Amino acid sequence: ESPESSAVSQKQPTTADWLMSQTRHRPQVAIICGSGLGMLADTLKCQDSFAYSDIPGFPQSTVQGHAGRLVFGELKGKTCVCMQGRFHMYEGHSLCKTTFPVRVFKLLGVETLIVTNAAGSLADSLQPGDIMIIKDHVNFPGLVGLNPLSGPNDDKFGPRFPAMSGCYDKGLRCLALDIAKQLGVASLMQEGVYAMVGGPNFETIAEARLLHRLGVDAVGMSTAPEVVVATHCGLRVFGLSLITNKVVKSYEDSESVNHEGVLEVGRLRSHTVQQLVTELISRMEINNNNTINTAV
Ligand SMILES: O=P(O)(O)O[C@@H]1C[C@H](O)[C@@H](CO)O1
Ligand code: HPA
Repeated sequence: ESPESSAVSQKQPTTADWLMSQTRHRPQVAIICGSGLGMLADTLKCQDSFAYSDIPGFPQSTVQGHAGRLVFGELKGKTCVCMQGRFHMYEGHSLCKTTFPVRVFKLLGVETLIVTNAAGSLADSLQPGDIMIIKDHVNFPGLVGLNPLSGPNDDKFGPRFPAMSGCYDKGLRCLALDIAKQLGVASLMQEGVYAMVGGPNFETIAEARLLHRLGVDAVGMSTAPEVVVATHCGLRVFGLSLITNKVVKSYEDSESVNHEGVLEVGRLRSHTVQQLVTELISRMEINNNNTINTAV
């Protein structure tokens, strides 16, 4: 992956420069929308939007429920950029491509990254429609060396061996729980551990039982690589999993999960997720000193 990661990282400044020449927005917050959660972009005011296919260097979305648009705009006094559609490893993208936008966001001056995803629940306390605040993750591809930071380290972005403890900001997690109470949706929300698996197939029953025993609360096919790259370059991260299904853990259970059902729960909960993210952005503090010098 090294030659490719170098080629990909050379494109990021070009992409960032192109975007800055096309929009006057200078985002402080970036949002990555999970499956069925693209409506988060609709809340942005004074929008400038770009199809991924029109942005130099940008990968393309191939998954239903991921529109493939980058939307800039204002939300409650903060400038935001929103990815309507993310990139997954199972689409055939290398990990440095799936995380390409995160470094572009850093180059645009973004300070805080909000990641959202659709996930299946393993914890008995999490039901479809619930919203899990991600407290920590298990990056299964990362544990076996499939890591977007593999290859030569780009010291401009961060250190060779970045710490990942505390990668989901505690202050933002507390703020989100507070907001949930205010909005009257606290009963839908709890913190938990997200695990990324490679996909695209959903889990076997034996895999589901294994994940449950390991202490995983929700499982999905994204997010962890984005968070690794964001933490490496010093972005503050907040993550939400919308629980779209229970992962089947019993051989007696005849139900099975499908992507349509995942998207449907996204549609049903879109308003609540939107309210939470809007309030969080409104109430978060921004430092505004997050630019890095890429002129070597
Ligand atoms: O982009 P996310 O992680 O929300 O997408 C989840 C995982 C798969 O891509 C898909 C399965 O329905 O939804
Ligand atoms: N497993 C993996 N990814 C998912 C699931 C699941 O059950 N639901 C939504 N994304």
